[in-house]
Amino acid sequence: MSSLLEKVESLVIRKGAGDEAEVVTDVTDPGNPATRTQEIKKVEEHGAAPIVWIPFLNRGTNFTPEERRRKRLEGLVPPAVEPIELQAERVMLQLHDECPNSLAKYELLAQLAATNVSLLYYVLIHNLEQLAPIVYTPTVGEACQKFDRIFRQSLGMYFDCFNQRGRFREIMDNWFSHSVQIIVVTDGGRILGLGDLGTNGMGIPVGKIQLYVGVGGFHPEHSLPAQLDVGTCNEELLKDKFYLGNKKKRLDGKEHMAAVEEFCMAAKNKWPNVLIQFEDFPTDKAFDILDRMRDKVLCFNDDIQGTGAVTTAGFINGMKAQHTPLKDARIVFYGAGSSAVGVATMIAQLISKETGMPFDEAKKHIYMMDSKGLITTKRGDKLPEHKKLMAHGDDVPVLKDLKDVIAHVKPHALIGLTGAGPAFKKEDIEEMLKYCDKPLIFPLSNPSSKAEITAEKAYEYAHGKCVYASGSPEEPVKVNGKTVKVGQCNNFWIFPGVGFGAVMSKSKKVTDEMFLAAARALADFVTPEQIEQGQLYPEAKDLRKVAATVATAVADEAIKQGVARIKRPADLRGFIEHRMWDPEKPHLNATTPLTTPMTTPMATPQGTPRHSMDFGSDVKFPQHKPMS
Ligand SMILES: NC(=O)C1=CN([C@@H]2O[C@H](COP(=O)(O)OP(=O)(O)OC[C@H]3O[C@@H](n4cnc5c(N)ncnc54)[C@H](O)[C@@H]3O)[C@@H](O)[C@H]2O)C=CC1
Ligand SMILES: CC(=O)C(=O)O
Ligand SMILES: [Mg+2]
Repeated sequence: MSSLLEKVESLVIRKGAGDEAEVVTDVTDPGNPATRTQEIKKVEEHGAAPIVWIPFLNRGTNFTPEERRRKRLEGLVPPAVEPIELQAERVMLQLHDECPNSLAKYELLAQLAATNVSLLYYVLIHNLEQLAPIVYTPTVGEACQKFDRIFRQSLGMYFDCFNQRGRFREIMDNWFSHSVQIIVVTDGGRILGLGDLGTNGMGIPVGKIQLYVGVGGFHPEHSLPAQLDVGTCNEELLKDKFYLGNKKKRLDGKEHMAAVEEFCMAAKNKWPNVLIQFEDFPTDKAFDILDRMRDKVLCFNDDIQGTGAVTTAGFINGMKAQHTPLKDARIVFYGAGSSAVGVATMIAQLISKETGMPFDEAKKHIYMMDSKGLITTKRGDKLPEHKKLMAHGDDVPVLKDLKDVIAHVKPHALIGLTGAGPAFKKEDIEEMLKYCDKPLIFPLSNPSSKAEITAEKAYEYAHGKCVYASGSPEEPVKVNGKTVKVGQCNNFWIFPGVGFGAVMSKSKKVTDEMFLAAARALADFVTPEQIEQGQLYPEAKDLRKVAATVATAVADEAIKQGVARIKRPADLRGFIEHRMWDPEKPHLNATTPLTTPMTTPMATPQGTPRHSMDFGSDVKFPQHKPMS
């Protein structure tokens, strides 16, 4: 089956043959609309244009002379015929020599996304370590803050929840692709640690989709960044004349949920096998949305579940580096929002599974703090549902200060997910060292300005004796005279592979077990020698390889659990890799139909899952009352 774009391409080629072109009046009068040719009128009506103006088809100077003749591109591109390597070299040269800062690099890559998609991904895939920090955190954070100022070309879809409710399905028909497999959607309510950025949040779905393609292997044509415009309570944006969304206060409660639900059901109706990733929804909505939608559409929440898996992987390796048995591990969370609760839940699941202790016992190893201090049911305030799950009771005193909490808990790991900026002080790290030789210190808030500590300070305060990773990338640091690469604990290790594995296995849902399989696969990617040296995560240059590994593990788990709708291929890894889109072969791989025949769900999973889990219904993510 050829892709829609291939069909468009052939349509454009036929039109390009000139048989329908007819000059209707005096072409020397450009001001007269009637001077336009019938063909251009058709282009305006139907959206077809010379393929050098269609970013998903354009290859610029890479078109061969034969293609230029056949596609009637002669005269539309410069005479030079260039291999994609040379085109990429030009982009990289411009990035290095002409872009004064990271935001300028972001803008250059955004321009490429709007003009030559294959080249964008060629450049990205071949320079992942260098460019992930541009299209993604930390630069994407700055880009979102200034999104309405730097805006040129829309790279996704907007759904206006004030003026278009009831019409989302119809509006989806305006998207060019009939076969969207992955959507990243936000309402802009909590963009990284930068708060409510309204429709400026669109930079996040765009960045995540670029990793879904460049890392995960989805075809660009199968991928859609989406923004729900539910308004904003950001006063600066409400006053900003360039702001691109409705200048209205955010929708809340039932109205908000109804808009999200309409979006999800419309997407499922339009693209029945699509996977929806919820991204950067505010915590007071994130859990409810996941609860409500997870059985209705194929979906997951990246901040809760993706972050859960990536941090669990680092935790597994961190405890190995310390030689701390999981049954003894104690963890302090600084922050108790969607991401922290997602991580805490998954780590408790892991401890429960690995040690055999009940989940309710395992969760006692976890101590969570919010802006009011250590979370207990006895603290005297009304806890929201998501904080109740991990709250301690009478077993802990009322403590407000991080150092006091560390002194009480004597933790092996300190995980920061507040979005509040520098908060881990020298005295906190020194306190940790009293109880643990090599404490795990994870300041995971993004972007870099919101991290709880830097690598330089953490290693300095710990005298080089800690295992460390941060949410955003950091430059290497000197530790006891040696240069050490800084690990990155970011859900970008997880979501591309989880999404690809789930979609390629035609999974009916994305289960908690699939996320745990992803976490283990990521942890196993790091060698025991690397772990011993304190390296808990792979290097960003290996993102694509890791995604293939994670996708394979996720598909494997889906097949074992009986939620996949493919038969197990003889070579599952090969099956996954073969489907990963490659910009050097733009029309191959993921666009080709799956060769493994569809089956009805298997009655019994094949074999016993390596990490089979039955946590029981009491240990799922916090349940909320359904909307009445
Ligand atoms: N590294 C990664 O892969 C990921 C990182 N994050 C980052 O995590 C951060 C938080 O995200 P969410 O959990 O969704 O946000 P959230 O707003 O739901 O949660 C923030 C939590 O931190 C607490 N908090 C805020 N200031 C505090 C302070 N000064 N002291 C103690 N507690 C404080 C709040 O009470 C709340 O419990 C963001 O910066 C985000 O970028 C989120 C997802 C993935
Ligand atoms: C990485 C990510 O998803 C966040 O900071 O929200
Ligand atoms: Mg996020």
